[in-house]
Amino acid sequence: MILTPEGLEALRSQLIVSCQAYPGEPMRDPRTTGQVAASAVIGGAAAIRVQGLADVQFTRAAVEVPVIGLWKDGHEGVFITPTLRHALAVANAGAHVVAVDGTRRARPDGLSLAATIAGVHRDSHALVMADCGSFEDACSAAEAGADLIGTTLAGYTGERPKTDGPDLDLLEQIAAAELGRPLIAEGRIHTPVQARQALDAGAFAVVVGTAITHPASITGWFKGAMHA
Ligand SMILES: CC(=O)N[C@H](C=O)[C@@H](O)[C@H](O)[C@H](O)COP(=O)(O)O
Repeated sequence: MILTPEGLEALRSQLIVSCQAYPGEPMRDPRTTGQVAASAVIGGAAAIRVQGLADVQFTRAAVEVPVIGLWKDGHEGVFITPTLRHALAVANAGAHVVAVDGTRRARPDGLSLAATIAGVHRDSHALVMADCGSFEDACSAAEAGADLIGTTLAGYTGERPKTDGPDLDLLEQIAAAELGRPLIAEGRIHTPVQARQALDAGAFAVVVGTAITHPASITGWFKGAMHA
């Protein structure tokens, strides 16, 4: 299945579940990622977002829904699918959509975001999601040819405060600009009510990660509330 920009319409108002385990964690195993992804699809996830080439491959085999893939390299600066090489590797692993750093920061390979997106479109069938950290990022990512605009990096690049929940103000601002690309709300959506609020703020679809697929964090939330 090749996902086209028109095909994205199937994701309108839907829930996308991000399944990620971090280096050194017990669940850091592509088979586990695939199983968690398949469980999320049973619950109604319309697409899955996963990190790492093996996780993309295992998840493609485990679910029928579109897979958004990324490759995190490092954890500072531009680290979400930072170069065209990373992006094409994610596409070749089978991702329908490649999520890349969509900020205005310099990229390690010296390519612009526009050149990176053009390279993915030229050499693969994948669409590109730009993970943005601000309104300005979103505008320039749309200009650069991104197929989807995400608020993934809001609160992580210094341009926006790290809100407790989703950055609803940013979502409203980007939605009002009518950039003509699906706007994906992502980042710190921890409750069903917040997911609904993200849609109401103008999001086309909503990504939830930690609150569904990261038991260590969720356990910590309960424990913290009990001992506050
Ligand atoms: C900033 C960054 O590195 N975000 C990553 C992007 O893929 C993931 O660590 C997040 O879990 C994902 O964005 C979903 O967000 P949340 O887990 O808050 O629902």
